[in-house]
Amino acid sequence: AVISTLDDLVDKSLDFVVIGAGAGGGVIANRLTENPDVSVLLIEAGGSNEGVLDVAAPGLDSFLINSAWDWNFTSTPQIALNNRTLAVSRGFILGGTTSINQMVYTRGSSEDYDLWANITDDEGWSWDNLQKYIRKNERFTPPVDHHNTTGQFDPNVHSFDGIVSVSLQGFPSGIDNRTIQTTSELSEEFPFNLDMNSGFQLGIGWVQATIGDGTRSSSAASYLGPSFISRPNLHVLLNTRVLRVLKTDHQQSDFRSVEFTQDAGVTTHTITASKELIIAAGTIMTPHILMHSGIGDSEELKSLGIQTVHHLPSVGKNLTEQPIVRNKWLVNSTGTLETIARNDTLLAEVTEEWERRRMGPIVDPPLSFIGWLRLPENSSIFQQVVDPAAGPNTSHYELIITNGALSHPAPATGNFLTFSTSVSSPTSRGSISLNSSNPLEYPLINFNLFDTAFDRFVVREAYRNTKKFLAAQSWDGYILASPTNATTDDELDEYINQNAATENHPVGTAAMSSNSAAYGVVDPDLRVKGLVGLRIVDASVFPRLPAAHTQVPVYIVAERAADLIKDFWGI
Ligand SMILES: Cc1cc2nc3c(=O)[nH]c(=O)nc-3n(C[C@H](O)[C@H](O)[C@H](O)COP(=O)(O)OP(=O)(O)OC[C@H]3O[C@@H](n4cnc5c(N)ncnc54)[C@H](O)[C@@H]3O)c2cc1C
Repeated sequence: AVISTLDDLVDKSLDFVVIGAGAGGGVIANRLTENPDVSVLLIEAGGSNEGVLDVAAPGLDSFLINSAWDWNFTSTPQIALNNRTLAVSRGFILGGTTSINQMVYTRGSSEDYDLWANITDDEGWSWDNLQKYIRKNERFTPPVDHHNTTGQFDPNVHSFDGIVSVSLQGFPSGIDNRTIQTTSELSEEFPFNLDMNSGFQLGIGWVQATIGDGTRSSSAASYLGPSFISRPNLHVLLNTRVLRVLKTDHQQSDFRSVEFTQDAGVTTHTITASKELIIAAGTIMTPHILMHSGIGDSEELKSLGIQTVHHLPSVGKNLTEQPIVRNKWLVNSTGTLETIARNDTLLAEVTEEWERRRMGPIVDPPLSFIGWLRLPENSSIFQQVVDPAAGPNTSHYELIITNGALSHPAPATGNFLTFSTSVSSPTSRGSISLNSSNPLEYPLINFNLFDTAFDRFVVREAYRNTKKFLAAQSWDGYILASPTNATTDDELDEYINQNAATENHPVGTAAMSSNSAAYGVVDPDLRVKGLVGLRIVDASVFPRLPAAHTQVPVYIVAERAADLIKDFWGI
């Protein structure tokens, strides 16, 4: 149940304390409390998701960016992008970033997970061995308009009895036919893929999204839904910021205590788990909490006046993100989302339709199709670098095809096809570091985007390929103007420098590695290396970024982590 303060807890002896109620934390809190004898305290910095319209209605998702439900971080100036700083969104609400994300359901390629198994020396992380966790997570449901979905997904690779609802588009978008036609017209270069979640991701296919009954299925709505959050052995403390994890009494390496505040640091409180502390604060805040606790690179900590308790130099390193350019093509149509975005009456009407019947254009996020594609094998870049994709069936770049945008502020004029291009297997690495010894201050987030020639090459080629895609006959008469006149590498680079952003998929800052590796933050069982009682379960543990949107990989990791914890404690 939700509690307001620790005083609400009659029995303060807790088996587990989980920090952060996002994708990872929601799964752990749910699975551990399946056993009524196990008690869990879940601490979340943000507030409740109950009754927040923009969270629940999938098509209103872009209104959540920079809202009260967003941590609203900002990156450091990105050298390769004319020193621009970038907005960094993360969910500040029950459900974490799954309550504010775009809901796209992608697992990545089978090779992504087989690479994890390889890196960690643990076959448990391989695609085949993770299937049972994929199935525990997913509950495929029919789209709200009940259209015939034959040929839009492969039921054989989906689960119909998991927890998070997943569905296909429930309201047709004006570009569906043109997109599908292009995949047959240009089938060599842009093949149709019936189901990008089968393990073989390459090609273009229909978007699957974490939606049920036209409503967002976040970790708050699913794993922490009413029947679970009301469990007497699950205690959820909202609006509570964790500052540090602490050594438990005299035990040198035993970290099972947590320090938190509910009044911006005016008063602090401490609670100790009898079994484990699980940090699930996400890629940005997990290393932040570790470093403020004295767990990190001793030289870096010393320079900030933080006493090192455990020297672990990989904390905060290996930050990996997918850079994206949202290319807007002016189109000859009024049937795009901009028409709704700039007309308050129309927006009120579609919102009312959603509230009354769960129908209409906002039952879906704005994306209709996604493509996962590779550079040709003879690309000149491969003379300089080894192919960084997890394998020959894993993409280098992603295309996201959207029938305009329902955003604030809406463009004053014009209707658009947003055809985003992003690097799905990026090779640049950045870091999370501290600005000061005050745990209430935000960390420094340096993605180091486009540090490598490979990432830049990919995003240029991806843009050039969108032009080929839109030159297909199916788009005749539809496109009025391109987002840029740039054609040469230099011109494209300037366009990229002015327009690239992050895809909001940062991972890897507390990466897992094999037991014998000299680098890494957690072992293959997600325990912090060299410590007792402390585990990490969120996107920060990814050793490599899968060619995917990241919520499903976190769910998969967390489902396995729950079993690892249960096995370890025999519960
Ligand atoms: C705008 C946007 C769109 C996205 N779209 C998609 C998409 O379409 N598909 C997809 O797969 N992925 C998407 N993602 C990414 C995906 O949602 C994340 O990868 C995923 O939610 C990460 O899970 P996590 O458990 O690591 O962290 P989170 O879900 O972020 O959870 C971390 C939780 O910890 C809490 N927390 C942090 N610090 C503290 C602290 N000190 N004390 C207490 N609590 C704390 C946070 O408030 C948060 O609730 C998107 C992300 C964004 C921002």
